Amino acid sequence: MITAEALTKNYGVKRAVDSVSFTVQPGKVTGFLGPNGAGKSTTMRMIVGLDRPSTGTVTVNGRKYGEHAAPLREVGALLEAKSVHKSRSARTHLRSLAATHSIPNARVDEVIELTGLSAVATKKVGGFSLGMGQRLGIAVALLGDPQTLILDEPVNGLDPEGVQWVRHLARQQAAQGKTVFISSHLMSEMALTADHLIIIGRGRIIADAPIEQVISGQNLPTARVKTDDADALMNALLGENIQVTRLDAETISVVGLDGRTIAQRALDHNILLHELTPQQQSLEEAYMALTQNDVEYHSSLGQQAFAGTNGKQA
Ligand SMILES: Nc1ncnc2c1ncn2[C@@H]1O[C@H](COP(=O)(O)OP(=O)(O)OP(=O)(O)O)[C@@H](O)[C@H]1O
Repeated sequence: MITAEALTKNYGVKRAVDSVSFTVQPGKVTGFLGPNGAGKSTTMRMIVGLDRPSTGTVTVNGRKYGEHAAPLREVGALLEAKSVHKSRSARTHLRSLAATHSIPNARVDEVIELTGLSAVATKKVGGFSLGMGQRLGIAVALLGDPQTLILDEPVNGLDPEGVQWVRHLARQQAAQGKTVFISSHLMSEMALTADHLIIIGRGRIIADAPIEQVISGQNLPTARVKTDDADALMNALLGENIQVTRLDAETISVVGLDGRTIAQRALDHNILLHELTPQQQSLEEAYMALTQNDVEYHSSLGQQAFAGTNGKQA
């Protein structure tokens, strides 16, 4: 279990993490979501002692990371920008880490096999692709067969097979009773992987709940609409707390308006609808609604074109 209490990190005048308190429970996959710069990596780095909290505490199974006798066996972490000797092979890198924790070489071979690195185990790490580097990072995280796994953007750079593999790995580890904490920007993938979500925005917790509750908690009416004049319909539907997303040339998704209101607005603007289907809100839509006031880095294109929406354009 990971326990954060009033955890805060300041970088100069910038407060990256602002008094967050949460627990990450064993036996579940907990997704850690938030816009760019929200504080996810900083929080994860504090969990494994790579950053010192300005105030507050974070522990893993009741102890600070550095207080564990064999941290690799307790917590496995994939974090950005791991330092790796580029001239070493993947196997040598893993063996040297294993040696510091009295982990047998047989376990190194096991994680190489598990992470699909067998064919490149003797190749120099410096020549690895982004995806192979991610697999090696995950191999390092798994090396000590830790009770707690922390993965920062693990599917970054992975091919579809790799993405699916990370999902199965996370589910499998949680099923074994382990604590699994994963950050990601891939909502569709998170929806398939996580049991519980912690959402952070501008350093503060916005939501901490089971995934179904995060989705239904927004409880906003959602519909998919087809029309020959999607641009005109999008303009007709714009408004506060309404998200309009272009799905293809003639299809848009609307969150925040019921079917009758959408039909009435279309009628008022003389726009023909040829399909209007109520939808179950997706995690992505719930996430966009939750974080819309906490996004620090907007694209100017999205803002100008569809202020108040999540503005995906054809
Ligand atoms: N070493 C640092 N020095 C100064 N500011 C930092 C440092 N590390 C992070 N920050 C700032 O702290 C804030 C949180 O950054 P962090 O990397 O934790 O966000 P994140 O949620 O992981 O973002 P992303 O999704 O883009 O990876 C950002 O505003 C970032 O610019």
